[in-house]
Amino acid sequence: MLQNTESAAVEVEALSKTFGAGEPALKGITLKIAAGERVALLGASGSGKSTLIRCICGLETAEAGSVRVFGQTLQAQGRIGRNIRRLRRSIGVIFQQFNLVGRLPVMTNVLTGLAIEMPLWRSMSGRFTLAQRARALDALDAIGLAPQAFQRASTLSGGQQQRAAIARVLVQGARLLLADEPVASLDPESTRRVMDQLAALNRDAGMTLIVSLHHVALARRYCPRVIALRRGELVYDGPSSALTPEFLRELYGSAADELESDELPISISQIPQPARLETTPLAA
Ligand SMILES: Nc1ncnc2c1ncn2[C@@H]1O[C@H](COP(=O)(O)OP(=O)(O)OP(=O)(O)O)[C@@H](O)[C@H]1O
Repeated sequence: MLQNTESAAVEVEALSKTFGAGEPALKGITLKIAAGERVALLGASGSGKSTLIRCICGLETAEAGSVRVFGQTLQAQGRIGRNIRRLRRSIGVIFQQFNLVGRLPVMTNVLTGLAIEMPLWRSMSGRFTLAQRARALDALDAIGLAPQAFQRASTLSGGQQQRAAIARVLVQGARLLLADEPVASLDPESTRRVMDQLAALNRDAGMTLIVSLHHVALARRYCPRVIALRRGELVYDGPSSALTPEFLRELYGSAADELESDELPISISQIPQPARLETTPLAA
């Protein structure tokens, strides 16, 4: 468990968020995640996982509480911190819906991971250096997509698109990766590959990983620690191994079925080790 602020990748303190006049989406969430941890964010639909992730990367402001990333204030009491631009460079985000530009080549999509550290005009005009292109190609190679580098992103399968999104985070050189239901719309084989590659980013490149999932089976298999939400409240923070079906039922009642349904026939031993991934940020 975390001992001091220096080793914290993420510190969330009493974070509350309400959209309009509805029920609060987050109710006083407090948590700490150490650098290098691999954490699953678990919860039924509408429990607040996406809202928490969006608050941690600054896409959403909460009306109360604070978020610190690598010791710096990202937001506090509804205000985004002054260092947000610099902080965002260190945060990679992957969404369920890939967020690639379909008409652009895969390579160009991956290169946009560098846009955050370049002048807008240069990234918009596609003026990437040879070194940057080589780095993007390396990232695509590491995740097995080099042959598709010059295809339009829209021609890739869902799993391939998600892996291209992972390559983009690699090129960005992020230190914290937030993945918001990255496998929710993928078939079991693609789910395995994407989860393996996320795990490799954590294991080999030392990226802190927070991944929101619907399936407790995936959380157990890939993440030593689980943070579980229910209707905006943090109801569990501890080892994933402790999430037995009985305990889940205690936490979630009948909603446990949504999380427990184990329709992902995952056998890690059948899967080749993912390529070693590295994240050296590029000089622009
Ligand atoms: N932009 C928004 N405007 C209004 N309400 C929102 C908005 N985003 C989220 N909510 C509400 O906040 C609550 C939490 O939603 P959130 O998307 O964070 O949950 P989730 O656990 O990620 O759900 P899912 O697994 O279905 O994606 C829900 O009641 C949702 O309707």
